[in-house]
Amino acid sequence: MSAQILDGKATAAAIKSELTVRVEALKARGITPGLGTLLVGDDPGSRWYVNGKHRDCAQVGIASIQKELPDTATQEEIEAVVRELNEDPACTGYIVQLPLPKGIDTNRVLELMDPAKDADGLHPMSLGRLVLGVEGPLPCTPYGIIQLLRHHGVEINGAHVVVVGRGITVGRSIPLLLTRKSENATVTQCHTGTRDLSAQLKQADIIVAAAGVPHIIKPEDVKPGAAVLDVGVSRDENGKIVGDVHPGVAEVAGWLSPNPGGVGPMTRAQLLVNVVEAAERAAG
Ligand SMILES: Nc1nc2c(c(=O)[nH]1)N[C@@H](CN(C=O)c1ccc(C(=O)N[C@@H](CCC(=O)O)C(=O)O)cc1)CN2
Repeated sequence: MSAQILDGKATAAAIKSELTVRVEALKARGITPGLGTLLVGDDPGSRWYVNGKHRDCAQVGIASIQKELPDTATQEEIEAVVRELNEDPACTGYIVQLPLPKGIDTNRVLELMDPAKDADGLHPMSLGRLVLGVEGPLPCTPYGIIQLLRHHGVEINGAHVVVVGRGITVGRSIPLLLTRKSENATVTQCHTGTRDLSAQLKQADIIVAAAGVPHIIKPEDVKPGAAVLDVGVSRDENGKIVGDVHPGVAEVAGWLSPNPGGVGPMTRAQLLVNVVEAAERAAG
């Protein structure tokens, strides 16, 4: 294996250790940041992610508020819990774990959230702020990826980044972050309608693979030395994670994020950053 590892676990640990100091400073002012989560249904993956978020909170001193509804919950029942979290002074930031069950209007739920408590950076107001270049919470996985690249010294400025996927949590928003002046990358966004994905990938200095299609990124499509971020999470018949990146890419890439252990821990670390920043903003 020639690629160097983009170590999400170690980078997230460093971010969490810095956050502990900021949480202590808030507590010294009488403010305890609190993360709320709303989990609807009993998808084991979603439950694992939500539990992980609360374990992280305990590590850095953030309080936890856990709300759950069965997968039979109606739109109105979900919206009622969102209103509760909006009103709860102990909850300084919260997330609605996605995906929501079929038949639920996700956009309506997200729009109902108090934008000042949006810990995911997925509220329309937060995404609008990102488009306008106004400060606000940043989407967790996209910003986690940027932090991971920065931490390892991978040059983003001037890089050609090919993003594969256009989902709400990653693909749709990461080009907005990467093309800011502070990152200064050139981005090509690919998706299921892209005619020749292989030709696009071959041009990339950095590949963000967020298609959710196992091994869609093949070694022969990667420019030698490129940085490859494996965001996709599919499961094999034994429940083991299968990423979007073929294992053979490790022989060609210059940098590779493991999966698990790469982008996932960074998503969780960025969520904590957003909760602490929301508490800091609320405290003035
Ligand atoms: N409201 C949101 N919902 C979802 C988001 C999101 O950012 N906000 N993203 C994904 C799931 N996700 C966060 O919720 C998430 C995914 C993966 C990980 C993680 O730490 N993964 C571990 C491996 C976990 C395993 O073994 O299954 C890793 O990569 O090392 C954390 C959070 C969809 N929903």
